[in-house]
Amino acid sequence: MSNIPDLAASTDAVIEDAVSHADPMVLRGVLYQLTGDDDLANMAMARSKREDLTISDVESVADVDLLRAKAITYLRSRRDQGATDADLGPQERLLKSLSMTAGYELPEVERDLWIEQAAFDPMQRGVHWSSGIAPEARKDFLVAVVGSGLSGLAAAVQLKHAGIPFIVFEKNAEVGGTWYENRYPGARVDTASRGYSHQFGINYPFPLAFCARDEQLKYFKWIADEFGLREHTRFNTEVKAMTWDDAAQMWGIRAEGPDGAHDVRVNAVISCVGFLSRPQLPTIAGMESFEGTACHSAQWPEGLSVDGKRVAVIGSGASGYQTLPVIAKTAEQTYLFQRTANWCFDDAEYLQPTPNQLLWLEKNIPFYLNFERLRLNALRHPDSVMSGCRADPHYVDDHARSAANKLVRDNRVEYINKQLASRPELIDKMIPPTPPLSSRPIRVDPNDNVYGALLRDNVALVSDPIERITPTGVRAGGKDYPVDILLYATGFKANDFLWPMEVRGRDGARIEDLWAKDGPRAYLGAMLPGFPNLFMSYGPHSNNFGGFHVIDLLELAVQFAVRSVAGLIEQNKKSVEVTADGYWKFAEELDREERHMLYIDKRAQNYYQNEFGRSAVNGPIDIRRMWRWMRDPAQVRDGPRVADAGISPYFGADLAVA
Ligand SMILES: Cc1cc2nc3c(=O)[nH]c(=O)nc-3n(C[C@H](O)[C@H](O)[C@H](O)COP(=O)(O)OP(=O)(O)OC[C@H]3O[C@@H](n4cnc5c(N)ncnc54)[C@H](O)[C@@H]3O)c2cc1C
Repeated sequence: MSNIPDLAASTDAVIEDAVSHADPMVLRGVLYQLTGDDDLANMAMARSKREDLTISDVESVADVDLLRAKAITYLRSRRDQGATDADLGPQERLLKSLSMTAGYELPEVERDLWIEQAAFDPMQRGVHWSSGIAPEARKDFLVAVVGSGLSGLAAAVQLKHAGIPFIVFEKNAEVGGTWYENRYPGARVDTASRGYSHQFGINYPFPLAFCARDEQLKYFKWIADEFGLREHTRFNTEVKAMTWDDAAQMWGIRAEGPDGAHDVRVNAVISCVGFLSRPQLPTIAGMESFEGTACHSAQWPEGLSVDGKRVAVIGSGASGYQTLPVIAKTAEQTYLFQRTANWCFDDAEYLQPTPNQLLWLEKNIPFYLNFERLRLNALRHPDSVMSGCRADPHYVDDHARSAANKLVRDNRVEYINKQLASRPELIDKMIPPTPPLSSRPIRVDPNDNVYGALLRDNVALVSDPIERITPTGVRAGGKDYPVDILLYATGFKANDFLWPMEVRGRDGARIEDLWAKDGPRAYLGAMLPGFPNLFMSYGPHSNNFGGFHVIDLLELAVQFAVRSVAGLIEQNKKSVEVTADGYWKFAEELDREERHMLYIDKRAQNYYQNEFGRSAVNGPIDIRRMWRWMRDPAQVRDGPRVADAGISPYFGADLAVA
């Protein structure tokens, strides 16, 4: 960021060049908010349909030019007046300005939600103590955070901000979770990095649109340093067991670190252990006999090079497809062992660096980052994304589950046909048997992707079932494939929430028993009956569909946990717990919504479905409802009241407080 000049030091040419890179919709909303210029509001817009959402866009080149000219005038004048701190402008204008960036009218009833999403106050998801709470009241309430990935960092920041004492236990040597562990070649986020950052990290200058692993990990390290979290963290220390002591109303934590056992008693626990952090290895005969290097994608040995090596990639999910093109570039030979093909979606920005001009806009146009963030969220509006992920019960087709789903499929099949035109024998093997969007969509670069890799002379697709691993490679379809490196890109134990920790609640209650009926569930993805003061972030039902990015839901879960703890402190209470009734009411709501979701398609083979044919990981409830409930757990049914951010109404009918 240091090489990006301040506005005060920028020439007209620098300003003009930067503005030419601005997203017109972002520019339109932010300029309107800053200036109130009605020309911006009155522009003619082109309208298009995305599922159930009609979205408008700046229509003509002339309008884009007008927008840019106005931005340049504004910026020059701001520079010439000394570029002092800018005021956000009238609050009453905000919903209209944000709507102008979204491309559709954001309803008044959702005003707080969308303003919150734009993160004007990056610490708004923290605790806002009511007056009269002395700092001493907080100091006796100790919270344990388990894990320091994206969720654990969020919990630590919010607890620190609230002045509540906490300890973070982290089994790894560094923060970052997923992004610390996954260092396989080509590992990269498939959510735009600017949408995959915390609200309090909004100012971080991401150097790529979709950061590769190293760059995304730098962001997490930056959070740990910027907010002073390392001194609260016990690294290389794994929590093995947690036991609730009802008499003391406390959790006893047993952890193991390099210095031996840690036995700690805390008032509450925020579990941030993720569900994509425990590798799932396949069971294939002969695995132990392999004499080369074998690893899971999340355990890629530091420094392992594929240069000139023969590599087997086993698995064709997101990690397998992501790594193949990168490995193929320097390996002597690569084999992709694929049981089921997956749907890929090309995105021109996927491998692109952030242009300096965009970094300049983010640095120098006041609140540009906020409107940019809002735009990223708004483009994922539930009326468009969720509708696209729902099946139409009346639609009949062998391959798709709704008319919209069919369009997506046709479009993707055409893309695969084009990509593999020179090798038609690969096309059928690369067209997935499942409807698109019934499993995790894989984002790819339009040109540098799994299909392009399969066209290389040194890459072969093997779709015969694997018979066994031999000391020298893989045997499939009666043929031996000799390799030096075996990469198991076979996913995670996604359905084993909290595993392998031993968690015992009130009267020795076992989570395994609670979940025996049909797999893991959690009230709002965060709480379990019989397990007081235990909160989860990235718990069951945390993969949401549209409206928010996953990180937004995780920040909400953390907000729910930290505000609940603050509620206990404020009310001088010891414990809070969801009632069994509340837990099952929420479960019913989940089941009701899930019936329509594409991911329940019987053909889908992915971690979305558990052995009971439902999903423990996905959240089918519209994120706007989840937002209301998680902000105000007192209101578990979809009531008319949008709660304010006050602290008092936390404990309602579904939550028992003692
Ligand atoms: C390869 C890959 C790519 C992904 N890409 C995206 C993406 O682009 N967009 C997106 O939204 N999501 C993506 N995800 C999902 C991703 O897991 C979440 O977005 C997010 O990282 C979850 O953060 P978390 O902190 O909740 O969990 P994690 O990142 O999994 O962190 C959990 C932390 O808890 C620690 N821990 C676990 N158990 C214990 C214990 N018993 N004691 C102490 N510490 C413990 C772990 O060491 C780890 O540091 C991806 C996942 C994977 C695996």
